[in-house]
Amino acid sequence: MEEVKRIEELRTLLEKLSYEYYVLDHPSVSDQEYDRYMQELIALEQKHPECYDANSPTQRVGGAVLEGFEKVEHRRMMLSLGNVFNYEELVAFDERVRALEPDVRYVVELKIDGLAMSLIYRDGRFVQAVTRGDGTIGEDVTSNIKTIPSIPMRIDEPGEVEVRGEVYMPKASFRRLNSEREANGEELFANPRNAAAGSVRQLDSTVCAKRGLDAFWYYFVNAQEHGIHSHEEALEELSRLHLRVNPLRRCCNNVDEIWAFIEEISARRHELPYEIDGMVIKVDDLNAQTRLGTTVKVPRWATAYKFPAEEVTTRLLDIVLTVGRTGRITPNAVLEPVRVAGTTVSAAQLHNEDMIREKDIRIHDIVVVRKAGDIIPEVVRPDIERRDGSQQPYQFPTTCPVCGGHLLRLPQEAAHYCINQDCPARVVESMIHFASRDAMDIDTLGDKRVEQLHGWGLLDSIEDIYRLKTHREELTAKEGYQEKSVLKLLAAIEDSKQRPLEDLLFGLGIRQVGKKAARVLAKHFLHMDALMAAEEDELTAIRDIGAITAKSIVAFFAEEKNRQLIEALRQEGLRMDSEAETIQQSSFTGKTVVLTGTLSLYTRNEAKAILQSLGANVAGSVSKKTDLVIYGENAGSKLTKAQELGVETMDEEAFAREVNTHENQDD
Ligand SMILES: NC(=O)c1ccc[n+]([C@@H]2O[C@H](COP(=O)([O-])OP(=O)(O)OC[C@H]3O[C@@H](n4cnc5c(N)ncnc54)[C@H](O)[C@@H]3O)[C@@H](O)[C@H]2O)c1
Ligand SMILES: [Zn+2]
Repeated sequence: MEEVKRIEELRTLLEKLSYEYYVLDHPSVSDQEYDRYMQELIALEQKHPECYDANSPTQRVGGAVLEGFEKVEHRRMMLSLGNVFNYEELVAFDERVRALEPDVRYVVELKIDGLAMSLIYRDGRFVQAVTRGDGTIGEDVTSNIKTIPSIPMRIDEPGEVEVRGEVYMPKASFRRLNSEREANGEELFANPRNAAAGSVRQLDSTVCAKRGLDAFWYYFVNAQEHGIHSHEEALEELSRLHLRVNPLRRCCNNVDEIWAFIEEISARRHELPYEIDGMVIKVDDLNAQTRLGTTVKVPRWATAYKFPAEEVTTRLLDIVLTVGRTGRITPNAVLEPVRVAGTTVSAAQLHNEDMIREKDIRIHDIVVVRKAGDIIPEVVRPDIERRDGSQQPYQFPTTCPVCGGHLLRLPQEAAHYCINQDCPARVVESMIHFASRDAMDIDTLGDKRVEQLHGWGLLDSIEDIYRLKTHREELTAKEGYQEKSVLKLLAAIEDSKQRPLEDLLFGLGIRQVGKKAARVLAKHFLHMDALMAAEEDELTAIRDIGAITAKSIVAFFAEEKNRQLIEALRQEGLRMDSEAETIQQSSFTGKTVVLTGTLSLYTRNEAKAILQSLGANVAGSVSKKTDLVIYGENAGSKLTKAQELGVETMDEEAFAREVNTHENQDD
């Protein structure tokens, strides 16, 4: 039967989409599209009760428990919410409630688009924060949640208090985060919800702390134990306890009052500093809530009204390509300006060639536009009916719009790249990145300046920045450059020479090496030379450095041009070591060492750490580049190979003696 097959299909599809959304924080379809599939499945399952399955997405609270966090069982399940999508469905919800509770009163709240969180306080002290997870078991994210400044660590209420609410990323934080990620060549978050979820799941809470998260609390779980009888009263109590409660809410006695409030908020939602994806309607009386009860997945005493996606149409005037620092090409739609979700939009990202082809987007099409996560404009689809014959299928250009060089699309990658290392667009972008705040922080060398100086032929590469001082007179003669500002610029450039290795590494714009990886690498290797000598296996052995990053680093330093750049910077007097504790000079400094056999005095990791602190690089395999092999019991082929290659060897005892002499020097 067709419908039974469709049920299976939808279950598989929704499973996949949930995984992308909850686990990867990287949805591939919009929430509305997801909701449509879910509604379709619900309807089909109702028609075919014989297909009931307790594991169907309709029967389970979406979400997953991730590795890396302590698992915590919720004492009371954290449920999802049922949905209504229009006035009629809202009326039906109200009728179901009224059948049991004729005199019902509701509290209507904003549905914040973040992730649900449970907080536990015991005798006035904050003790734990747990995600919803699969509703039964969540993840303990206490240390991350503590970084949200508005959450009180102490409250004025004895006993146990469990509150639930939504942790979210304000629109402003989201914009800032994505523009930073763009500058770092990192993948962007699709919307604030996914960005918030991704932040809360960072294993390193200093990352979460920088993400600018906030929270609203909307549910006092054990309110009745604290002598509270209604939801509104509970919210007032949470406010009194200094928990942040959204003041935008309303008590309503019937559907028309609810609808009026929904319309009011719909009209203003784009002015709010945070994203909402709907409204939540809750029965106020807590006893009535208990009487109404829950299904396996959602409470019967509440529902969510979901806003429809705002879609508008406009004309696609052109598709233009921009070239990033890594040479990555981004196609952008030039649109006839149109108002959507609160702002005027005249451009939208088109991501890549596949996306344009799959949607068959053509220049001159009338296209449907909306904002992804209500922030980032995107082209949804062309309106094929409205084609007038002037539209041709879009051919992705084969040459770079800036340098005319060949564009390359790597197998398995959706993006095109301009592979011309000297492409002016790439050169300019990489200098801008190098000078930017998170990198070398040359504050008077912003993007406009770099472009201007490049235009005058004074900046053609990163090392040219440090040669600007030889053009001082020429600069002073230029319009808009007074003696004073030139001096200031040159002083800032000189200053930047003292930036530590981590900033320099980030500034070099090695693919995959963002701010964090740069810090990890600098801390591990302490010196540029040690990093440059590192092999792939040594890099992947470092926590937080994956295989792709390792490959990219090795490839970067293998390139002659990049080695020359480092050399030139060294000649100019740039600092090449890390801010971290400097390496102790020793007989191991600068040597590539391999450990083999069973060590008895140290564990492998201890020996490795000691060697690194003494300035050695520890590698996994023996080659001509190996300087020393340290061996323990039962050493095998690595030792033999070292002897064959004439590499120096040392047994563990000798190593320990050598280490001791260095330790004694310390005293
Ligand atoms: N795009 C995708 O691929 C994809 C995949 C899976 C899920 N989703 C989206 O995720 C949602 C399903 O997730 P869900 O199970 O969290 O359900 P939901 O978002 O529809 O509703 C439940 C959640 O609303 C939140 N909420 C916000 N404000 C609230 C308030 N004032 N009171 C009570 N709760 C409030 C809570 O976190 C609660 O868990 C759907 O909107 C769906 O579109 C999208
Ligand atoms: Zn180019």
